[in-house]
Amino acid sequence: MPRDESARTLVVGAGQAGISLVTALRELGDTRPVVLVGDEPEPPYERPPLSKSYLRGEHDRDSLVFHDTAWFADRGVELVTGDAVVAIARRASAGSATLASGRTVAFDRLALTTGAVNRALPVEGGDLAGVHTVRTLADADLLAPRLRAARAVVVVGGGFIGLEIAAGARALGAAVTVVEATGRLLGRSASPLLSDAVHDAHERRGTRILLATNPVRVLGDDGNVTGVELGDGTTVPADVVVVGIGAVPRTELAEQLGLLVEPGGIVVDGQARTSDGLTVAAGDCTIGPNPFARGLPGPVRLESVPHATDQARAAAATLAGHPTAYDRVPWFWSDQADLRLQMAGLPQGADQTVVRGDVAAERFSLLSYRDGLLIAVESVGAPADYLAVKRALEKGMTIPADAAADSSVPLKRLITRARDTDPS
Ligand SMILES: NC(=O)c1ccc[n+]([C@@H]2O[C@H](COP(=O)([O-])OP(=O)(O)OC[C@H]3O[C@@H](n4cnc5c(N)ncnc54)[C@H](O)[C@@H]3O)[C@@H](O)[C@H]2O)c1
Repeated sequence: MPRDESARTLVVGAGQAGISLVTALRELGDTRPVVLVGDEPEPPYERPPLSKSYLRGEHDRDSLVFHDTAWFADRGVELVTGDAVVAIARRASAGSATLASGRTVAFDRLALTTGAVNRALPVEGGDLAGVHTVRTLADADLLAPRLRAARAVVVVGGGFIGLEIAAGARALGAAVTVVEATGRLLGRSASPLLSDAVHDAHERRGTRILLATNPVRVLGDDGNVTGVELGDGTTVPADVVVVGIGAVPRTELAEQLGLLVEPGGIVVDGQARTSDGLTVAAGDCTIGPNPFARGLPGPVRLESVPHATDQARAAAATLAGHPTAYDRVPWFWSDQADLRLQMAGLPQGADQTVVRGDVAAERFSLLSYRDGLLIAVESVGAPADYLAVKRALEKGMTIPADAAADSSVPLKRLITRARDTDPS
């Protein structure tokens, strides 16, 4: 290993993308020293349970942590926790970062895996005790005991965070109201048919859903939340308010480095390279090309664990000197109490949707097509359908729309070459 302190790889951000990138570097045989800096006090840990089972007390903290300290030491990785890179500059392979603690880290290779921060509710009372958001373990530790004791919960935002927490709070016995600003749930990521099905499923479990409205004020008494006031003047009582209104990519360091940044994130290419051609970036902080985003103009921002992991692998390969294209099929999952959503591909831009299975029975799949070709699946309680479509997309294959609705035939038997059905 080089002794030169500056011949180090600096990875800024110790979330899913950061730990995946470091792991991939070592799997690729890259042995150069790495410094991995995270601003949270914990070593890298799994975030998905935080809005699900962790809130119900089904995990202890330690079980979420990916690796113990020996794992890092054995791999020549210095893990710095509870500290943040606050200033950074690089000129070709000579770079230097200053941490909040005052320490300086010299580096020759740099990866930004800085993630995103949750948006705060921009209204009066948004900072009262009892108003929560969930992104970090510390956030979940604050919310979990309050949620278990809550009688009435208002969830602001009908996205993934909001619906996962709403389902959990409902299962714990609270009266739950979801307040969503737009006309449908999961509007950023799901097809309208899935939005409707998820809406009905939550209502069947006793959750109240208010669409096309948003809080104008959070009400409190003696510093504690008592409810929210909506745009139409009505109030919804609550002893806990959970805010899940989206996340903003952390791009400050990329901006300091003069890298190309758009409102959606740090702009990367298909090999996770930023605009300087040297620095790589991966995960929630990035926006980039995706071959499966057929119906979306321009680069896309994907916010999911599979994306962070796969893009981080591409970033590691680029750093290690043998770039490979990041061209994995996007996939997602969301557990909303006993409802399991699985999605592969991106349904935006679909011009046809095939419904397969029984929507009311919560066992169905929605297959999205564009110009006659399969582009995505959204499944509820139908894992075999989800897997079949994911495999088809991975292989560049399709499933004919006219045959897909017949749920007596397994989808995997219908996979065919795209050109066999291409209308052109
Ligand atoms: N299963 C998963 O993949 C999963 C689970 C949890 C969180 N996450 C990620 O965590 C991040 C945050 O999740 P999220 O659910 O907050 O984001 P999101 O963007 O998925 O959903 C936010 C929702 O809030 C609504 N909204 C915005 N402002 C509002 C307002 N003032 N009042 C009411 N509604 C408002 C939006 O219309 C949108 O429906 C995202 O990156 C998300 O992808 C992913």
